[in-house]
Amino acid sequence: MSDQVKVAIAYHSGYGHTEVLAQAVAAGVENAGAVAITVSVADLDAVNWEGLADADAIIFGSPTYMGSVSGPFKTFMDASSKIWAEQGWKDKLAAGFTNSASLSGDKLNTLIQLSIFAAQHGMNWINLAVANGNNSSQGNPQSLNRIGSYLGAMAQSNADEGSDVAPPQCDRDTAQALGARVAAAAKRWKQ
Ligand SMILES: Cc1cc2nc3c(=O)[nH]c(=O)nc-3n(C[C@H](O)[C@H](O)[C@H](O)COP(=O)(O)O)c2cc1C
Repeated sequence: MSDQVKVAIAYHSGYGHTEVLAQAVAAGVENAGAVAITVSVADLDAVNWEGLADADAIIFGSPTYMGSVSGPFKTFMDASSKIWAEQGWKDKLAAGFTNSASLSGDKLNTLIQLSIFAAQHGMNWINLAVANGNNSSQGNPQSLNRIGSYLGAMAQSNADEGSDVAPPQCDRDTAQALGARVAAAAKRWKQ
């Protein structure tokens, strides 16, 4: 087995906003000295299942659609039941991120879904652990973790803006922090 720590990012993005976050998570992983493998789950036939099997950690990312993970991401979750049956992802680390148009938009439900999904697979959930810099009169809406999420990384993309500008930089930086945290945890976990 290679000593190199590998972190996969399994994501769906209908219109590109969540994909930008997946790339930010990957940058965080790489900055922390691990190998990032981004895996789009939009087309089940094209999913890099070997890359997921080989990873020390998998970070799941989905836009929030109708208050939950997107349809294609749920299709991926259901397809992973074959792996679940053999507990193929057991003892890997897991984490999650989501993005939606509203500040809340019921994104917490998506992260809860992702964490339960990871638990069903016997994975160990890593939280965000970035202090909320936007919860007082001294706060800053451009701060890291401006939405104040602890379970995973949340981002907000204005519905009338493309992925070139939305989500804003602070949300991309928050996603990057999640990638770095998971990579660091995976290094410790692998020892
Ligand atoms: C079918 C559908 C359902 C949506 N439901 C929600 C929702 O429940 N809450 C919310 O805040 N935004 C919702 N949105 C907005 C998306 O979450 C938002 O546009 C997001 O940036 C899309 O990410 P993507 O470009 O990666 O697909 C919805 C969008 C679509 C297309």
